[in-house]
Amino acid sequence: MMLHIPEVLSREQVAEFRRLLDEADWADGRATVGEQGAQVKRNRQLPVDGPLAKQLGEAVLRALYAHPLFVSAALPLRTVPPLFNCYEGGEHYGLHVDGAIRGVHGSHLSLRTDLSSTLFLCDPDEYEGGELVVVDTYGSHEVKLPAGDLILYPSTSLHKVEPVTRGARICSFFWTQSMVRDDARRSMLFDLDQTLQRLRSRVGDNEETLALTGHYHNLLRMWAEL
Ligand SMILES: O=C(O)CCC(=O)C(=O)O
Ligand SMILES: [Fe+2]
Repeated sequence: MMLHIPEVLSREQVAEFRRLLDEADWADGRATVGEQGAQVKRNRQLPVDGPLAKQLGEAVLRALYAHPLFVSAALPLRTVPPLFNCYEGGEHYGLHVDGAIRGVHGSHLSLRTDLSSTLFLCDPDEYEGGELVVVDTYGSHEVKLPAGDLILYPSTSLHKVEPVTRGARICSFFWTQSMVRDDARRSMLFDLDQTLQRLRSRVGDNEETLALTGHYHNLLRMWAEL
């Protein structure tokens, strides 16, 4: 399931991020990628262990875990410290798949990449090109979102970033291990949760909504791995 999650960061937060990122020193993006990705990756990133990446990464995680739509859709167990990238002057990232396991920088922890996220920090009219293209069984999907919005997609998908031919595209990107590794099961839980919330806001709480809430939790109990 691919999901657009609006307003993970407010306009004020985005402006503050941009002010800090505009003064940042960017490094070659190939520092954090495997052999296959390195052949097609042409962009720049904030050094993972730098103070700015840590400060902004923590702010992204706080916003993310407080966002009900992200929590409902991702059922996150843990998320790597967010990274930040920049593409300009024709920079791009060719078709690739994200590695299945990622180490967490500065620790002995690793996680399984179930979900990939790109959080846009520029508005679409600030740059030309730079679409994130995600390929799945239903075809290929082009994504370019307002600053502050996030796209969540299964890490199993092939994807690429088109060349940026004008301006600069600045984003945060990261991977999440979900409590429910199977995309189909996670999508069903998300649909059930969202439908139930809409139903409760329409008819209030009753015997049936209580029973459905029970089914949601019992399915989650059956499928969650912690
Ligand atoms: O910049 C993006 O939107 C995605 C980056 C990406 O696919 C990656 O770093 O693996
Ligand atoms: Fe990727």
